Amino acid sequence: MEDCIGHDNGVEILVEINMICKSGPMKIEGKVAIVTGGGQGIGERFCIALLEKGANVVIADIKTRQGESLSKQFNQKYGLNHLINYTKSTFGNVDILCNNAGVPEMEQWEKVLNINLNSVIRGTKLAMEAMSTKNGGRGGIIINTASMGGILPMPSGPVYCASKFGVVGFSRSLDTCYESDGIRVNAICPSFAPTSLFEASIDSLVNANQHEEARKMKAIIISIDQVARGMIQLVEDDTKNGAVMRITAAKGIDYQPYRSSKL
Ligand SMILES: NC(=O)C1=CN([C@@H]2O[C@H](COP(=O)(O)OP(=O)(O)OC[C@H]3O[C@@H](n4cnc5c(N)ncnc54)[C@H](O)[C@@H]3O)[C@@H](O)[C@H]2O)C=CC1
Ligand SMILES: CCCCC/C=C\C=C\C(=O)C/C=C\C/C=C\CCCC(=O)O
Repeated sequence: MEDCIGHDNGVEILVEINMICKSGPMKIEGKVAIVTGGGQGIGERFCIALLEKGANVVIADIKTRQGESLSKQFNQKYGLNHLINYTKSTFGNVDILCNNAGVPEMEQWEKVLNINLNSVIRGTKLAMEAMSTKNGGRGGIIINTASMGGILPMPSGPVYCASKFGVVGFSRSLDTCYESDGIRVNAICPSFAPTSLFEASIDSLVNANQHEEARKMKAIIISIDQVARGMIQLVEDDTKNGAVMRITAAKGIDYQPYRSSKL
């Protein structure tokens, strides 16, 4: 089954929704989670962390073969009895949405904004309709993967940085939805983590002779496990609605201080 979470210059980016996995008991047990960009990297680790807590996880990724192969592995490991394709009706039951899919800085800068920001907004709006207690839903949590580049400037990736500042501002602005709709919204801001996206960016810096920049990035690397731990912390802790979580080599998991957003 295909659905669309992004547009690239008017061309729809079709996302194959690969599977639903089921696993054993815990606090998040039985909840339905959707992880965009769940086919590899941080998203894959999010899926594993949620499965280990007993959630049912839908992987939404444009790399469908990756998603299918992962779903097979997960099904073996976590004891899935059956495979259920994602449908709009499944979305009706969603409890946790991780808007995580993203791309690095590239020449087609509109694509960066479309995937990194517009798709987060679109996904959030769709999930909110389905989750809202106002519409008879049971509430939920939306975690938007931003970046430390959503808090600090990134001279080597200005459009990427703008997209992530957008995700942070958008997520923070929805902190009133908990009271009105029963939906918590958070942004999670990892520093550099060893994934394909990161490696590709290091390669382009090296190719552009920006060795010093590449060296600095590699020196402050965090693990994708840390990012997944942060995500689980946000899902389980209902006192952190609206907060912007940082994950850095220097301080581990903490929160970005902001003055109150209330007028
Ligand atoms: N790796 C890093 O250093 C950091 C990454 N991030 C963010 O974390 C998120 C995940 O990135 P990584 O795991 O590092 O990258 P990755 O490249 O390893 O994984 C990204 C996944 O998103 C998927 N994807 C891309 N466009 C899509 C679309 N239109 N629809 C559905 N899926 C799509 C890709 O197929 C891929 O499986 C991104 O939003 C990224 O900006 C944030 C901070 C640091
Ligand atoms: C060259 C542009 C690369 C863009 C994509 C590659 C990797 C993405 C990583 C991020 O999302 C950015 C993470 C951090 C950048 C911002 C500040 C770095 C300092 C953070 C710290 O104190 O650890």
